Amino acid sequence: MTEQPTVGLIGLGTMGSNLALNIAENGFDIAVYNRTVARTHEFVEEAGRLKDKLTGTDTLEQFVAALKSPRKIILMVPAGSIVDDQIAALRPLIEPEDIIIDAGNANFGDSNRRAAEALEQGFRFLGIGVSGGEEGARFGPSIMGGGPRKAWDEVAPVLEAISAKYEGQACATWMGEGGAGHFVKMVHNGIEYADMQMIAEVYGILRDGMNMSAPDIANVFAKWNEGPLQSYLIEISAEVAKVIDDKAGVPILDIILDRAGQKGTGRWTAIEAQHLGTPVTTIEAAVAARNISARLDQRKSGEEIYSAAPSPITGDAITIDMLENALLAGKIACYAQGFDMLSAASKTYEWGLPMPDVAEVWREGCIIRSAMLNDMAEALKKTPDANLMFAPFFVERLKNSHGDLRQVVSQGALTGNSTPALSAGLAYFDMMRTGRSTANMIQAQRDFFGAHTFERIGEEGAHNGPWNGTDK
Ligand SMILES: NC(=O)C1=CN([C@@H]2O[C@H](COP(=O)(O)OP(=O)(O)OC[C@H]3O[C@@H](n4cnc5c(N)ncnc54)[C@H](OP(=O)(O)O)[C@@H]3O)[C@@H](O)[C@H]2O)C=CC1
Ligand SMILES: O=C(CO)[C@H](O)[C@H](O)COP(=O)(O)O
Repeated sequence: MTEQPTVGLIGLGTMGSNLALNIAENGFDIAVYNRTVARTHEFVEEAGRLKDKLTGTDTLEQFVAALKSPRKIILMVPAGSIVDDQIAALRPLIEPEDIIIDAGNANFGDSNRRAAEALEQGFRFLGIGVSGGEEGARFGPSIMGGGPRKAWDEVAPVLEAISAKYEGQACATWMGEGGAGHFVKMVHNGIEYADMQMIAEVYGILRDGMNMSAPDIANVFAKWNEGPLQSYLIEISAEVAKVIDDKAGVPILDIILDRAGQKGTGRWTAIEAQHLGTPVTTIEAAVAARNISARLDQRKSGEEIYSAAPSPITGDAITIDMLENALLAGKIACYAQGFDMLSAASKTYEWGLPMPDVAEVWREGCIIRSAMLNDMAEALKKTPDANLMFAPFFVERLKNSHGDLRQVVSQGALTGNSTPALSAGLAYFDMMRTGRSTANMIQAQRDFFGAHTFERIGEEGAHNGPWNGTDK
């Protein structure tokens, strides 16, 4: 029997429709509303056995009236001004105890602002990051919550029920006040960009450097997915590499245009990392690689002038096992950067982010889920704010793999098979184990042209050099 629901969802697109079905599947009655009314009717009609749990509504007024207070209203619409417009339209209709939950990929700054506005205007607001794509939304996403703890606790029974489970533990966690949940989701996506880029780089070496066909590459990825690289992204890379296009009769990868799209969360991560002063060089390289991929005409002109960059890698300069190890080392560097950024943001924004919980919430449901995340959670439980590259488990892994990363990056450079994210990971690893860096030269230059001062080794205070004949 249908009860008057307290949960409602606006935006029956890819994510919203699947999330609504997931909520209904878990026993919650739910009211739904969509801008295009025909979509609402179609959605409810097609819900089959879950139809009785759904209340389709044609107007926002009907939608709000269909819900019992305290209402839990989930927005699953594109990020940005659309979310503000939707909140503005709901505001006159809702009551102070009601909770508006933005579950899209919002910028965390917007979520901070909306949380503050909600307080001023007398309603409650949560910003939650949801990851897992279409399938995750339907069968169990990873959920990263942000906003008032009490509001989260009221919504948690629904979110925990619909979330992915890792060994029975719900992948739905409150990360902190304001935009904390969306910040964690943003870094998740930044890592997603770097993880995908590093896999694409290895794919490039297999394809162009080692002349392997897509189905053979699929077999390599499938095998790796049984080892320490086990992850959703490696799994789907194997899946896509083995598919043959019906129309062309060749591997579908070979007819997909090499121009990557992006909605912006990777770029936000890179920009925010710069604000925080945290190095996320693998993520920056991945964002730049997508931007370069978009310059198709320029790349073609470059190829005409200089000839194509990728050339075969001779002999056994690189083996499949080396590539596996290189990806492992690059991945550790990438995650070390991502968690370092979260740690810095936690301090700057005074969120108190639960670092091990972040790793735990990513173990299932989300796009970057992987076997390694459980090991990261264990390492972060011991030293939540330490660089993951220095945790004993990963020290062992890196000691056994960084040599292969170096070999792959150097052979890639020598043969024109570019590896920007893997190279960035290697440089980060090397710089983070260099006690005496070259920044002394930067300091001398800064002091020379701008009297910016420098520190002397073993001495307190700021000093100037005797540049231009004067000891300033
Ligand atoms: N797709 C994915 O894998 C993931 C997406 N997300 C995020 O989830 C959110 C939704 O994405 P997704 O489901 O893929 O998007 P879709 O494009 O599939 O759906 C968008 C939904 O928003 C509605 N909508 C669009 N514009 C407006 C508007 N101006 N006013 C009111 N409603 C509007 C659409 O209604 P209508 O039918 O009328 O067009 C539709 O219901 C985004 O923030 C996205 O970044 C998060 C994780 C994964
Ligand atoms: O949030 C997601 C998964 O966690 C989405 O898949 C993400 O929007 C994809 O980003 P982009 O379009 O920029 O590649």
